[in-house]
Amino acid sequence: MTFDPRTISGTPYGAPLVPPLPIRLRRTEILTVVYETDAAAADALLPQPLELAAPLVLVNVYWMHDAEFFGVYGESAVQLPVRLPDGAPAMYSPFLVLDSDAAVAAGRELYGQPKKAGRVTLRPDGDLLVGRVERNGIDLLTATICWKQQACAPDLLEALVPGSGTNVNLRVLPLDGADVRRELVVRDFEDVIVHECWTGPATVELRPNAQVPIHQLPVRTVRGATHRLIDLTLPPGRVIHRY
Ligand SMILES: CC(=O)CC(=O)O
Repeated sequence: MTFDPRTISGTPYGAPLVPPLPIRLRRTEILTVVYETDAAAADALLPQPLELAAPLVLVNVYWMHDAEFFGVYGESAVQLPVRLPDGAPAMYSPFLVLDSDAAVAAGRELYGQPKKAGRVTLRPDGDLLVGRVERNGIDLLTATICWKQQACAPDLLEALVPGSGTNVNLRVLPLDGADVRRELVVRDFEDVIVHECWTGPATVELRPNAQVPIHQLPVRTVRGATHRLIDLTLPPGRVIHRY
């Protein structure tokens, strides 16, 4: 007995990785370090018509304590502050490494996020919170912040880098034959509840890996950092520009 493909919402049949959105991510722990980099290096990673808003990089290391559908896992996202075609602030993510196959597939298929598989941890080591990102046996990113030294306002990150809850990516969808559709897709964090927000002295260290060349964004000066525990909803993306 064959089945009717019109009843299937995800591909391939029998091995769905991508959830129907929205999904809720509860107790998402995030270490974010903001650092200054070379404007020309950041610019070179951006698709037109996005414009670099500031020569800053946001390094986010997440520990997902309870993500619907995906489970419990580590994720990382390197982001650049940009202006969308309508002038609104957002973050473009050239590099994301994580250790959930479903979250890799969902980010790539639904939002066009260039997610790749790797190992990510975020844990305290004594009085320091340490985020580690590893792929191909190389520790390509280590971020740290002193453990809960100073409570901060929930919107500290947004004040430092406007648009930090909005992500924009270039999605390229294969169509018939060699035909493709190219579009910019925006994803907002919705219904955010901030349980804890801390700031303090922080560091970022990068190591070259040709598969995830974050080292192309050299660390000049750390401008700020937060350690947050939040709940958020991941909604469907919206197309804001077609090529
Ligand atoms: C929370 C995530 O899944 C990462 C992101 O979309 O920026």
